[in-house]
Amino acid sequence: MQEYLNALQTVLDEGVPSDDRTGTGTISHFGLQCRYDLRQGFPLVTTKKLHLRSIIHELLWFLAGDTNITYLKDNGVRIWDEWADENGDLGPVYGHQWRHFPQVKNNTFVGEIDQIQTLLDAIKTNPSSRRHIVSAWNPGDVDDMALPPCHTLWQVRVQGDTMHMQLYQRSADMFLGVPFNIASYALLLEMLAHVTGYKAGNFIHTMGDAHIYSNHMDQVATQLARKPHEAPRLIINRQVSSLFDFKYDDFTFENYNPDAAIKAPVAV
Ligand SMILES: Nc1nc(=O)c2c([nH]1)NC[C@@H]1CN(c3ccc(C(=O)N[C@@H](CCC(=O)O)C(=O)O)cc3)CN21
Ligand SMILES: O=c1ccn([C@H]2C[C@H](O)[C@@H](COP(=O)(O)O)O2)c(=O)[nH]1
Repeated sequence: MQEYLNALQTVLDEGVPSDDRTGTGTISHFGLQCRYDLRQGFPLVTTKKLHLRSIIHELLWFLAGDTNITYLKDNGVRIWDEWADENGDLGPVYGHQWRHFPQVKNNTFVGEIDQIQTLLDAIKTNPSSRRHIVSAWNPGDVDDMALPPCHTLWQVRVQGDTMHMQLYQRSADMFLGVPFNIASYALLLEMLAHVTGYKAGNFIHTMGDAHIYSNHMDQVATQLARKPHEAPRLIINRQVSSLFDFKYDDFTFENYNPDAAIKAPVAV
């Protein structure tokens, strides 16, 4: 995961001090891209221990179209707690837009678009398409979301027997959020490739505002002083035919030997 550590270093070296919504303050570098080749191993940060449980359950929760944190809480995942209302709702965030994107024609609501099913169908019928896109950014709904989507839009590209993916992330918390985001999208690419019969290739992570919060500086220094370990391998334990049938226990990360976790406060 040298690629991720290099990106952290770039933000440190080239970032400029910036105000931000949370009042914490950041150094921010606008426009950054990393490329992870999943054929070389699974891109889990090894210079601190990641809470894989949160990453896997959050992705299954997005794919289920869920936007209430009850499922996450029931599974010991707390990363969305600060943003939920008293009923556990986050508004029409990722899960809603991925599975139930409102379709409007002639200014009238005509139904919902299941962007994930549409993507799966299109990969089958028209693999070489350059239009395999899923968008979580819905301008009409942004005001009703607890947090407007950070991982905003992603594209899948099939080339030969290999499937690649690129994510555009508008805002990237380099220390806390980004290791989760890389793992989550790499896992999504592996799952998509598995159910459609392709090999998983590159995950390209394009970031808009890539920032380090002012209260993460010591943690970043600790992390950059560590040497990355060998990349783990993802094992999918059974043949799954529908993307929506994956369960938490279907995934094993072999050879994941990270350094100790590094605690950091999340900016709300
Ligand atoms: N400032 C900020 N950064 C984020 O990364 C972020 C948000 N806000 N808001 C929405 C989601 C929630 N995400 C989060 C929230 C918390 C952690 C976090 O505290 N991670 C710790 C422990 C995680 C755990 O126990 O599951 C870590 O060490 O990685 C990570 C991602 C990503 N997002
Ligand atoms: O998946 C995620 C979700 C959130 N973030 C970070 C990026 C920012 O630090 C905050 C969001 O604040 P905005 O003011 O809405 O940009 O959350 C992330 O890195 N990854």
